[in-house]
Amino acid sequence: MLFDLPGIDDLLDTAIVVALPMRERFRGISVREALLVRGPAGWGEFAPFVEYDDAEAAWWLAAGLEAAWVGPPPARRDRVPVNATVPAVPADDVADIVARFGGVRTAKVKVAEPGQSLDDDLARVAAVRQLLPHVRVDANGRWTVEQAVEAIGALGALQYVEQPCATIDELARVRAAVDTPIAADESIRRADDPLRVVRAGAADVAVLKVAPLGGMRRVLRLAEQIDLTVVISSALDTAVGMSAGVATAAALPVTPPACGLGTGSMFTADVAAPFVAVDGMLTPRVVEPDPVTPSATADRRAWWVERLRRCHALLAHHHPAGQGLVC
Ligand SMILES: O=C(O)CCC(=O)c1ccccc1C(=O)O
Ligand SMILES: [Mg+2]
Repeated sequence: MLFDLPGIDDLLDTAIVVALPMRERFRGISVREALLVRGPAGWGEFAPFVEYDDAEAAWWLAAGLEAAWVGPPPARRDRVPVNATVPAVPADDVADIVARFGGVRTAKVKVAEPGQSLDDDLARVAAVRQLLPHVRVDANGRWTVEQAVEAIGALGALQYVEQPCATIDELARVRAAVDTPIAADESIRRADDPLRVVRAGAADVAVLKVAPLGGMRRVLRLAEQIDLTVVISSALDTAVGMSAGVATAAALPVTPPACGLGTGSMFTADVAAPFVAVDGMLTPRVVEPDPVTPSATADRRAWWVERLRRCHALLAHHHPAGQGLVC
């Protein structure tokens, strides 16, 4: 470890649990909960999605502790480009959503939403194209190879398709069948070995997320080990977690393409002034939660504290995320 694992009582001394309402449902949730802790280097976020098990959630805790106990790596630039994130909304709602993202020129559009059709995706993407020059889509692994090839053919020019199918083998087959670049997200952040998809030659772009991958320095290390284009993206982070994502994008050796770090615009309230792009760019900064941040209910707080205890115990006992933030 870069620092000694703090005791659980040190974490509980400063822990706050927040609940941020969302403007639109996104990946099935309408309220984003997070536990925040303060350490000697500032605030850190622990906000694994509620359905994740403890072994996966422990990586997110390592990332939050790195932020609070070590702080950000040295910056190489003071602005990072971001994309608008367009949820699986009706095409008529696209203009209002894109307008919230502060002068961006790139959008990432969610597609393949359960219960929707390819026509819904085509209409949504067409509406985005009328507004912005660069479009990428994210299927979150929900297409079969055949569906992906058909959809990619129908969608027209895209910067890339993020996680068209669930498995590495399927990504490789889609990549062989189309000219559109393929980006890997879940195949990196939810894999035992985040680089397997890269070694398999199954992707052109690596989407790297600080919290699920165990921290800023581990993401920078992964980025060093691959020669794909790297995009840093949020995990629907509060402004505290976003600060770590923006710092990581600012510390990469080369300026990344538009990053998925604009999702602060998707909350109706954040823990501090949200990261909102100006001319499509975000500036790294330190974030302290405001005292007025919307708190979670007492029973949700108790749930998060128990989860924190369990993940802390994992980090203390042989979990790979605890063996070093740069493992
Ligand atoms: O990349 C972006 O534009 C925003 C982040 C995003 O889409 C996301 C946020 C939370 C969980 C999953 C995802 C995803 O990329 O699938
Ligand atoms: Mg994704």
